[in-house]
This record gives sequence, structure tokens and C-alpha cells, in this order.
Amino acid sequence: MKSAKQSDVKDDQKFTILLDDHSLGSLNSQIESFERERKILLDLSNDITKVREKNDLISLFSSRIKGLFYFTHAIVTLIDDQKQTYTPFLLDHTASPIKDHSQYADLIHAHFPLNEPFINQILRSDGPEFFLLDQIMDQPGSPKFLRMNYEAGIREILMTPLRSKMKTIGFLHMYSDRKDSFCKDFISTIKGIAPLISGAVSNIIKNEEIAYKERVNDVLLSVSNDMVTVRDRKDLLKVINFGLKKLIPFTHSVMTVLDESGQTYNAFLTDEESRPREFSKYTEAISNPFPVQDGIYDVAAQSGKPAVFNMKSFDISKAPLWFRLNYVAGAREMVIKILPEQGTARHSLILFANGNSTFDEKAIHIIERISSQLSTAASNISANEEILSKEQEKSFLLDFSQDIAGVRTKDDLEEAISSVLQRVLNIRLSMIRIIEDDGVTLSPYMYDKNMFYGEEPVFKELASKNISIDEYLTAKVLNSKQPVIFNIAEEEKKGNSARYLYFWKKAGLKNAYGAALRVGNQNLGTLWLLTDEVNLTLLKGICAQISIAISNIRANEKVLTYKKMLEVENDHLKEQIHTIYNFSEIVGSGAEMQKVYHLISLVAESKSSVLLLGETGTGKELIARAVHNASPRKNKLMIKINCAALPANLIESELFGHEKGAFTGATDRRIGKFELANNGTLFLDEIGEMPLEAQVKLLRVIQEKELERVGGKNTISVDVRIIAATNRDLEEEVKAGRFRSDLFYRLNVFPINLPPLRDRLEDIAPLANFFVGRYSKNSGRKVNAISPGVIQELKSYLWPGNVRELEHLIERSVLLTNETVLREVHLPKDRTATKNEVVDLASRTLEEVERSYIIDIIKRCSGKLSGRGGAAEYLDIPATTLHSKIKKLDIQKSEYFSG
Ligand SMILES: Nc1ncnc2c1ncn2[C@@H]1O[C@H](COP(=O)(O)OP(=O)(O)OP(=O)(O)O)[C@@H](O)[C@H]1O
Repeated sequence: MKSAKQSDVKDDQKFTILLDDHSLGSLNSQIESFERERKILLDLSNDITKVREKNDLISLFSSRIKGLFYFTHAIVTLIDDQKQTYTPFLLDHTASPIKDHSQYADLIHAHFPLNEPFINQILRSDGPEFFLLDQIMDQPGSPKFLRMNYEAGIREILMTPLRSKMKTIGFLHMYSDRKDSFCKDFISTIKGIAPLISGAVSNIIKNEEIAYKERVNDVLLSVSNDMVTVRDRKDLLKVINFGLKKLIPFTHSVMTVLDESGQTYNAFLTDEESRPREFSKYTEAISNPFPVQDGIYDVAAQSGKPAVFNMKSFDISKAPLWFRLNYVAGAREMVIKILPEQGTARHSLILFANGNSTFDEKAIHIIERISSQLSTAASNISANEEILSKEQEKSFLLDFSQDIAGVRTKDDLEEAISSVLQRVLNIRLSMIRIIEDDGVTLSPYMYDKNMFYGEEPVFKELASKNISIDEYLTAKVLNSKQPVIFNIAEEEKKGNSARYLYFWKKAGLKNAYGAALRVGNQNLGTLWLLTDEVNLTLLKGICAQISIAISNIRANEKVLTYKKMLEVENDHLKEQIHTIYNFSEIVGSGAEMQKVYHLISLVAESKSSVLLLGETGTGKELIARAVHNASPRKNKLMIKINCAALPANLIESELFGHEKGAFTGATDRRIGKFELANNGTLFLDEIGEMPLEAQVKLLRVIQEKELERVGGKNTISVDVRIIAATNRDLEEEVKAGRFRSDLFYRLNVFPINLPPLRDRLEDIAPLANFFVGRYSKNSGRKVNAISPGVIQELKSYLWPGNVRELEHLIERSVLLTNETVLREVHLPKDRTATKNEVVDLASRTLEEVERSYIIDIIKRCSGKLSGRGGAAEYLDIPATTLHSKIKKLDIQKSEYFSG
């Protein structure tokens, strides 16, 4: 290497040559050369004062020097003390042979390390240093621009340190493509010019600094003015993009806000310029919360200063989603500033850049200066938004409460809910469940039938089931004061209530919200909504309104049901009054009836089922009423069902009631007889006529003491005492398969047989007198007695229709008489034996039949054998014949006077 120092000529040496040579010619030429140099320097210093564009300095310098010496181009680089690098500062692009090189653009912004032999040599030197490129360009640490220039034909370089106030501020690089360009004079000229260039460069730097500061101040002032007028997020974004971007060349920005717990942060402001917007996961990235402990946010929070990140140095697979998306979109550097705390919200500003070193000292300083204003603006926006949303909430809840106030029925409520939740808030109602009276089960109350299109039947089936208050999700909701958010995917992972989750998932929404419906502190039920996002305060308000509405509707329904029940009860009471009026007395004190009374007294107090057996008209209903009236249930209703008169298709609904819409024609809810008889007595008349199918259901209710209304979902407990009656032989019916044996045994707990009237001869006269009293009073007649002849006639009749037949006969006869004594009754002509008797006859001998028949007739004739109304007349045989038969058949008086 040829040292620049070797060709350096000292001033005192120049003087020696002048004295030694005494050559005027040479002196003159030197003077000329000095003159030329002086002029060039003078011109240059004049030019420099006129420089407007900083690069003009280098072009002017080059053109002036080129008037004296040959070289290709020159540049000035500046030292960055902090980074210990130097970087191009003044460039003469047109003259540069590498201006078309693909790396030229990068090169002119590059920073080259100071700490390498080539530069160290220049730093140590007090003047220009000359180098041959081929000797230095491949040295370790040599800057790459040397080789690039060499490849473009450059062979020599003259490097001159530029110094200001004893400090090296940069270098003047001069290049030449010819050998030996940098002669002694050239070097000496450059050495002379160097202070001038240094001065000019430092002036440029100073000016640039001043201009930059002014610009920063101007921009920050206008940003700060704009910031005052910021009302919403959009305004703020504009200020950042149009203001801040004038000072920092970032590509796009994001602002985040910390959640209340301080554990996660969310996007607060997103930039239209953001390229990740084009990615499908963008929405997820800007709506999801991210944990603060992600190695980015927490690092920035700890540093307190704007933290610059080289995005390349991150393990992308582990970085948060927003980071990944930005990286994929081309961002390589970012800076995060956690803005100073204002109120409760803590915002952060994130700026992205595609290249490196965008966020330098200056950028960081600007971010610092703007951060407090930015934070105030963001906090104001948050506060404004909160006020606005509170106002919206209030007016929304007011509207909703007005809608709800008008709600009277479930249908109204459904309409109000769907119009508000779905149409206004885009929330789907999954289900409302109500806690039943038992306090432990929840039954479905309302759900969106169209929600699970295509799978309605499966959903309906699932939704129609009762669930326990201990069910995992339900219990969580009922025990929480706030609505509970369930992330569907997470719940699914946990494996909870998988079938519901399946449907929730089908709705395509991320979250399910469960809220307890409450009135006061009382849990009423649960409300399930499907939505991705909902304002929890609003949801609480909605729940409160819905709770009140449901409790009103339910109260209303209860009142209506109660009213209906009262109406029905009223009908029954009227009937009962009528019945009591009719049957206030059971007439008959004969031995047979005494047995019956005894049995009634034994069973009445208990809850046992009673089975009343006896022919038609024997007074079974009367006895049933007597049992009820003698029981502790006497103040409740005795409800009668005539099983023979029930239409087959309505038996169930009659017994157990039905819900509205349970079947065609069920336009209203109906309370069944069982429910009506709750705590009272159910009298099942003509039980033997009940169809088998209904017998099964009856048995179930009697056994389980609970029922379900037709079309209903809830079981209703009932406490009912059963009294059944039949004139059929139930055992025979069981044998014939027409009556279920299990039901028979259930009913036959305490059978009471009512005697036929023909076996109660002693009761005939009191009964007849009783009916005469009743019907003469009812019809306004004055009949007050019955002739003995009529009594005799009545006793001798077989009474297939029993007491009822007697009653009707007397009623008719009273109407037909004008006298005060009933002297005539119109008994049917056919007085043949009843069917039972015929059956009976078959098993006995003729003599036995004759004997019992004669005793029976004498009994009916009250022991009178001959004369009018006597047994002989009735038997249509002479009295003497009767006497001989009595003798022959050994009939004792005690037999026909026995009672
Ligand atoms: N001991 C009695 N005292 C007064 N009236 C009676 C007596 N027994 C029956 N009656 C009257 O006879 C009529 C028929 O009685 P009830 O309807 O109780 O008979 P039943 O056995 O239930 O008949 P069915 O089997 O046909 O239903 C009623 O009007 C009832 O008032």
C-alpha cells in the first residue's frame, strides 16, 4: 500500500524549494497553481453558502475539484457515535458508477461499523489517506461498498476524515477509476479543503437538526390540536395515521386496551391500512383477548419506554396470533409503548414497519412525547363510549320494559323476546327453563323452535325433558349472581352436557350465556342465550325484566287455573248441596242396613279404598257420600265420575286433565277430576264399565299417587281417596278378562254389599213414607200417609230397581192422587222373579224353591195369610191350600216374622 503520508508535502519544505531553486518560472507556475487552488476554494466556499439541497454540496464540490484533478465521484459519510457506525450522508448519485446496482438503495441507508482496520487507519490519520481498492476490499471487516465500487471499475479511494471541534464527524470519500489519480497536489488540496467541507457538513447537520426539530414540533402541535377534537376511535386513528406518520414511517398501527383484571389485552383500535385485514383469522385476532404475559406486552410494560422488537428474532410459532398475522403480512419491526395510566383503562400503541431501524432514537422520542396525549384521548374515548353505551343500555331497557309491561301471556313474551333479543341484539334464545313447584326440577318453558334447522325433532325431544337443578351448567348459573359465559369449545373439551353442546355448536356461535331468572332472591329458572358477544349489564337488565314477566304470567296462569277450578268446584258444590238436600237422611234401620252402617263407621275415618257392591238403585252413591261425609275429608270435594258414561277417547283427559293444545279441540287447559278431588274423595261409579285401557292408567295413578295431564310435562302429586261402586260381579268380570285383577284387588280393600230392597222388607214402609213426604212437599200435594193396603202391595213386590224404583213409583203415585192418603200405586204388571232368582232356582229342589218362595211371599204380606193383601191371594191359591202347604213344608212363624 502506498501511504498518503509519503506524498504529503510539508509547507516549510515548499518554502525551502523556493529558496533553493530560485527558478522564477517554477515559482510562477506554483503561484499560478496556488492562485487556481485559492480561486477554486474561494468559489467553493461561496458555492457552499448557496447550497439549498444538502446533496448539492457534494455535486458542487465535485465539479469544482474536477476542474483541477481527475476523480470519478465523491460522497460524505457521517459517524453515528451511539451506534459506532458511519452511514452515507451526502451523495452524488449521478456520478456514482454503482448507482444502478441492485443493492444501491440499501447501501445508501446502511450503517458500517467504525471498528475495522480500514476505518481505524483513517480515524488515526490527520489528513487524507489513499488506498488501492484491490488491496483493502477483501480485508476482514472491509465495508462491502469497496468491492461494489471495484466491480464497477473504481481502483483508488482517498478517504479524508472530516473534523469539527476536534471530533471526527464523518469522512469524505473520493473515488477514481484511474491509477495514480490522487497525486501529491491533489491530496494537499483536499487536505486544505477538508476543514471547509467539515464546516459545511456540520452546518448542514445543525440545520437539519433544527429543521427536524421544527418539523417535529409543528407536527406534534397539529397532532395535539387534532387530539383535542378526537371524539371516537376513528378520529384517533386518523390523527395517528395522518399526524404521526409524517414523523415516523410506520406501515400501520394498533392500539390495545387492558381488561379490568389486568390479565389480558384486546385490540382497541385497528388500522384500515393493516394488511393482516386480508387474512381470515384477522377477526379472531382483533376480538380475542391475549394474555399480558406473552413476552411482548409484559416486556414493554416493564421497560416503561417504547419497546422496539425485531420481529424476525421471535419464534413465530409461539408468538400471539396478531403478531403472527402481521409478520406474515410483511412486518419486520415493531414498537410498543404502554401508554401512561389514565383512570382504569390502560392503552398501548403498537406501530409496525416492514424494514429494520425504522424505530430509531428519534422515533422513540416522538412516541414518548405523544404518549400522554394519546393516552388521554384513548381514555376519553373509552369514557365516552361507556357513557354512550350506558345511555343506550338505559334507553334499550326502558323500551324493553315497556314491551314487557304489556305482556300478559307466554305468547306475548315469546314475541317480545324474539323481537328484542333477536332482531335488536342479534341474540338467539336457546331456552328458558322454570323451576317446578318441587324446587328441584326445571321444566322447559320457552325455546327458539327454528334455531336448529333440520334437527328440530331431536332438539325438541331433548328440550322437552326436565332437568335437575344440580345439573352441572344449571347449578353454575343458579349459584351465580352474574350471567355466566360458557365458551362452547371449552365446555365441549370438558365433556359437559354433550348433547346440548352439540346443538349450541350447531348454531355456529362461540359462546352460550346462562343467567338465572330471579324475582328478589328467589330463583325462578334459567335463561340460555347464544351469541358471540353481549353486554353483561344489559343482559342482567333483560333477565330481570323477563323474570318479572314470567312470574306475572305464571301468577296470571295460576289465577286463571284457580278461577277455573273454583268454577268447577262451584258446580260440584251445587251438585253436592243438591245431593245433600236429597240424601240428608239414609232411610232404613233394618238389620241389613245396620250391617252397612257398621261397616261405614269402621272404614270412614281411614284413607282406604271402599268398593260398594249392590244392584242398581240400592243406594251406592248415597252410601259413598255417607262414607265421605263421615271421613276427615268431609270439608273437601267428593268428585263423582260415572265410568259408564265416559266417552272412550276422553277418559284420560276427564280423569287427569289436559294442557292447552294437547290434542285437537283442547283449546284450554283443563283440570282433571283426579286433581279436582285432591285431598278429597273420588267416587268412581259403575267402575265395572271402565274400558281396560283406562283401568291401567287408573291403577297407575292410584298406586303412584301422581299423574300427568294429557300433553303435560310435569307430574302432579295427588292425595285422593277412592270409593268405587258397581252393580256387576267384579270377580266374574275379572275371570272373564273384562276387569283387571290388579285393579280389582286395589279397589276391593273394603267391600260393602248393599242389600237389595226385596231383602229389606222392614225398610219398605219407612222409605215409602219418606218419599211421600218429599214428593208431596215438592209437588205441593197434601199427601201425608199411605194406606196399609198399599204398604202390603209394596212389600210383596220384588223391586228389581230397588230404592230408586220405589222412589219413582211414589213420586208418580203422589202426582196421580188427590187424596191425603196414598191408596193406590201403579206397580208393573210383570211380577216374575228376577234373573238372579232364576239362576238360584236351578240349584235347588222343587220343594226347597216352593218353601222359600212361600216364606218370602208371607214375609212380604207381613205375615198375613188370608184375605185381601194376604199371601194366599198373592199366591193365587185358596187359604186352606196355603195352610196345608205350610204344614207340609214345616214353615215356622219365626221364619216369616224374622225381620
Ligand atoms: N236408604 C235410602 N234412603 C233414602 N233414599 C235412598 C236410599 N237408598 C237409595 N235411595 C235413593 O234411591 C235412588 C238411587 O240411589 P243411588 O243412586 O244411590 O243408587 P245406586 O246403587 O248408586 O244406583 P246405580 O247402581 O243405578 O247407580 C237415589 O235417588 C237415592 O236417593
